[in-house]
Amino acid sequence: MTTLEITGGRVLRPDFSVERADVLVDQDAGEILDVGDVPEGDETLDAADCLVMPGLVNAHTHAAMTLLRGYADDKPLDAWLQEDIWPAEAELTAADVRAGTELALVEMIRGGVTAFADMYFEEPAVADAVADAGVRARLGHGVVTVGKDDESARADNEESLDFAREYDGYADGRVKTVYAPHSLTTVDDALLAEFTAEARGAGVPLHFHANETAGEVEPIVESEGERPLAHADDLGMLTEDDFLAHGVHVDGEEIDLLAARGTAVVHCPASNMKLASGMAPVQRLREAGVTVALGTDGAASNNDLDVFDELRDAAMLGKLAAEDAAAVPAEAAVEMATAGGADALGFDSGRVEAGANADLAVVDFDAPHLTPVHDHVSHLAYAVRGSDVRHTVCDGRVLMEDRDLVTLDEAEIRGRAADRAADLAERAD
Ligand SMILES: N[C@@H](CCSC[C@H]1O[C@@H](n2cnc3c(=O)[nH]cnc32)[C@H](O)[C@@H]1O)C(=O)O
Ligand SMILES: [Zn+2]
Repeated sequence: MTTLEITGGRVLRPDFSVERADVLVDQDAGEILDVGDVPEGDETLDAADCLVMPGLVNAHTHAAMTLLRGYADDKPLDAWLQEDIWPAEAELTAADVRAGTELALVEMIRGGVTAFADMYFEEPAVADAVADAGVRARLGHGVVTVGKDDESARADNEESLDFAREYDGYADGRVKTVYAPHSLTTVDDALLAEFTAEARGAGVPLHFHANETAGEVEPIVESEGERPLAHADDLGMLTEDDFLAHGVHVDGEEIDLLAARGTAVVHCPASNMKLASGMAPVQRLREAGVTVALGTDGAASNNDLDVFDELRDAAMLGKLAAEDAAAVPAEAAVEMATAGGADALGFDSGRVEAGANADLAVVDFDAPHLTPVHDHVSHLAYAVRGSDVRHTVCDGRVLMEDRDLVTLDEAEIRGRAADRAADLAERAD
């Protein structure tokens, strides 16, 4: 057994207390062995002036959309997708997706993210990027059937399920998969029911967009005579292994339904603000007992993948939505970005405790914007930025040490992504 000792810092515990402690990691098993006064490790990471916390979880993104960062801004969801994003995406190749995903991974590892959920095209290329980078991920091929004939609509669904079956457990088990129908309005109902049933038979969970905009809720209420999540439930789409992105426009009954089914909601506050989609009732969801995670959504609607930014937005927007400054307090925001995300994605991560996955972010508090420290958790919620992360560890392996990436060649990846993005924009023009 090879061990890693993270030494000289403070540790954020699962109960949100902060104590002086070291962390010992079993690098072979990828697990936390001990927290506190631990035996000496084979290797050490210095954590003086730092806080060791669970690695952050970006529970809803389209990683390769980094290539479309700043490509089209200042439009509502429908127009943005149809006029700008989908035409550009029609030109995407597997090599583009690989390049864009690698750029996303550079950004996420720099910001202490150790796990993410992706829904996009060319997912085998995403899985390979994840394998090389060393992070953990829940991946799914996104299905859209609007505008497609029956045969290609079916083929898109099949591709999603085939990918999920084939890649579950990939990258030494760090990759898990989902069936990923884009949303209730962009995938044909009959196919949705059929493939959801097939996914259940194969033990594959679901990840989809739901109740993101008011404009997406109305047509479902009109055609089905019930709210979108009641309809999703009829289609068998809500179980405790599933997670849906957004959940902005949900009513009280839908919140209760989510709580009863155990389906998690991935809140994406920056995307919801930027596309003016609305304010998710995060405080009410949490009070009802729904697992709430956080996602950046794609870099084209955010426009970065900094989960610290996201958790601050979640706290701020949650207060505004509830018209209550006590809503979504600091602890809740940090919890959603760590344990909430890990629970939504089904990873035994998100908590610094013995036996859990050794997925960790070490945050450097030696900075002017983090001085003084009255309360570490307050800083995590309201003052820390992704660039304050000093070391990132996933599955017991050091992915970033002293702000140097270990597994990825940042200069090469940035150059390649910029070239491919320029080329893509030209083709889409
Ligand atoms: N195979 C599908 C691909 C769907 S991937 C998931 C899709 O979600 C899109 N997307 C990104 N952000 C959002 C959002 O906030 N709401 C809805 N869709 C989004 C993204 O651009 C991508 O087209 C196809 O044939 O079109
Ligand atoms: Zn999305």
